[in-house]
Amino acid sequence: MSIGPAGRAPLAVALDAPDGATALRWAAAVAPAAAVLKIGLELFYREGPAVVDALREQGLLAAAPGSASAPELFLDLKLHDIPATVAGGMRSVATLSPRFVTVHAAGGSAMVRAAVDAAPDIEVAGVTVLTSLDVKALAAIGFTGSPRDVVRRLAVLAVEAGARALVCSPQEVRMVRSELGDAVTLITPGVRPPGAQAADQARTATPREAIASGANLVVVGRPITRATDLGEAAQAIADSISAGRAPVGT
Ligand SMILES: O=c1ccn([C@@H]2O[C@H](COP(=O)(O)O)[C@@H](O)[C@H]2O)c(=O)[nH]1
Repeated sequence: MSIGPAGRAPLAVALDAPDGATALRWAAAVAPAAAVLKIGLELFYREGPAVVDALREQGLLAAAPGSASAPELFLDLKLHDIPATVAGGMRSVATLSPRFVTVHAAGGSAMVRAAVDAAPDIEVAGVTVLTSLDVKALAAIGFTGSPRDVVRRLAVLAVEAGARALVCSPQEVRMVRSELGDAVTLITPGVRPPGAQAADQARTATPREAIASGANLVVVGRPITRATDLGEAAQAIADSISAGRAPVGT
């Protein structure tokens, strides 16, 4: 299934806003350029499901996956707990009809499987290695091997447990694609337009590079939400994604 309204560049804008009013303002600015709106910890912990309802009431979010006249919903909640608790969390958020929900692949096979089984209509996206982690940070938390090696292991684990999507950095997209094929949806944060500050992101690439490497959905937050004109910033990134897309059939 394609992502977002027909013809839209596969751009997910991260609405990492401090409150619902700010999120609605940002969403109104970026919705014409975005295929997906991503709600994460900051906004969901503050506003809960009400913010999803408010976005839908204003026509800024599609009602359900596949009925996309507006951007689709991506709940980036990064569930990571015992399988029964994650299953319960998935059942709770399934009432919001998101297209994607993230779980940490490092929670293990049984946990990812529990998420998938609890909400079969939702595309569970396994977060492999956070894009903020470099080789040193990864070693410090006890993972052996390069980020690339760990991404490979966790990507395989998540997909074997039923995840239909994965989150990795744009630097690993080619490797994951060649390992796991075309069926899996690859979502890449850690994306920065040329010259933009990386901030806390360690494994980055430009929107154009991410999409040319084979990403299906490119996530961008602060380079858009901290711009003076959010709509213009989102549209510029969407245009660069469209320019970087491989021609159909290649
Ligand atoms: O590995 C990951 C997983 C999720 N994210 C999320 O993506 C956005 C990125 O925001 P920027 O402002 O463009 O850095 C943010 O919501 C993260 O929670 C990630 O960056 N890396």
